Amino acid sequence: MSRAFILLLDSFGLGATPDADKYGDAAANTFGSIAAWAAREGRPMALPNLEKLGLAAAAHIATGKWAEGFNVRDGFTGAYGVAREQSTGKDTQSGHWEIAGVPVLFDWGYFPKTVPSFPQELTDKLQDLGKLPGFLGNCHASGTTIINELGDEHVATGKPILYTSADSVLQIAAHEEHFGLERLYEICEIAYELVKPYNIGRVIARPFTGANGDYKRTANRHDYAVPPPAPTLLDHVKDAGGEVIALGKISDIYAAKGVSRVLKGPDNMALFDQLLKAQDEAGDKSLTFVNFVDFDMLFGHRRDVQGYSQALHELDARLPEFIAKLKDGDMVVITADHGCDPTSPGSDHTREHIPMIFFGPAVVPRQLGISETFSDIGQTLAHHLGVKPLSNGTNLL
Ligand SMILES: O=P(O)(O)O[C@H]1O[C@H](CO)[C@@H](O)[C@H]1O
Ligand SMILES: [Mn+2]
Ligand SMILES: [Mn+2]
Repeated sequence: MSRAFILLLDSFGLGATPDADKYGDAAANTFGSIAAWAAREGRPMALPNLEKLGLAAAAHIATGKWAEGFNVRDGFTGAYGVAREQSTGKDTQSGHWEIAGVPVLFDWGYFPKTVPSFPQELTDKLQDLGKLPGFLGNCHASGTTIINELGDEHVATGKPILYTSADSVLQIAAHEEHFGLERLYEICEIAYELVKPYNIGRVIARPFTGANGDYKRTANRHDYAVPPPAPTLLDHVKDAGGEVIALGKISDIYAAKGVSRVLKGPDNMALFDQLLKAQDEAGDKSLTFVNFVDFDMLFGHRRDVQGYSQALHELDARLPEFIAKLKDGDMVVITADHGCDPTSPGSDHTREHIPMIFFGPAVVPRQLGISETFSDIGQTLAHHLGVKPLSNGTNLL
């Protein structure tokens, strides 16, 4: 029996790649910056389980430096390395698809950092088809900031808040009760069709609630993502008769392609519980794929260093539960999709190496070095599962 598990820590980069300067990210290092911050605070990080698997050693491959507070130099139990991205984007879809064997070799469309950010032809059509009184925002923004800036006006006028980021996204925020959740979803479905000529990766519904300048997003976010342009590891596993268990936002990211079953959870720890459940249920040739989104959504984009650090400690503390239940023939990889250094300026992702830490009963510990594509991860798992090889990437084990 062979099974594969991908534990993806959304935005957990291990240091800038050689091309990071093109993205304004030459100094970015999500892991290293958090570790340095913690050491300065007098409370060095301690991630003993990740460290033993080879996390800090992988980061050392990427940067030539040891993250502060990490002192283990040998005796690692994982096969560890880092990977650089072949896709030009530093967004979630590019990262995930490339891991699964499909790098994004075309250019996504992006909306410019101007106000208005969206082409008038697009907003005119959306206003018409959605029977809307107009829009607020129409700019680059942090989602949690803009709802508090424009929430009162949105409630008073019924105009949805349109915004974007350095990613290929059009996001629409609206009040769940005043505007209505179903209406927001309908507007997003219309927008999903309208952005097609602009090559945009995702339209995201961002419902929120609250009153009088104090607004909070709800869990009813919904992503309308374009599907990957070619079959991914998920399709290869499913086509070979294996179950693909998608946890958290994985199914949305692959537009449900190649997904057999979806398990959701409101936060990282609930997703960890779901991972343990999937671990009990997954059968031969299965792929269990979890995205721990809090790192990115709650801490990376919000530039919350302490929150990011704490979330890493929480995940590390739970890893032994998962490791204790591994069976012969299980292969696990801990990885990420891009960086989001909480000490970088702005609120966007950062172009970084991602961790590639394989472990499990069948994995012989060793140093893997630097991969030139994230697809080496998917190809290694495809090989392990005995499913059709991916068209991109090299088997590492
Ligand atoms: O600031 P918020 O709304 O969280 O937006 C973030 O979430 C989007 C999708 O993950 C990214 O493109 C980034 O802009
Ligand atoms: Mn991401
Ligand atoms: Mn993000």
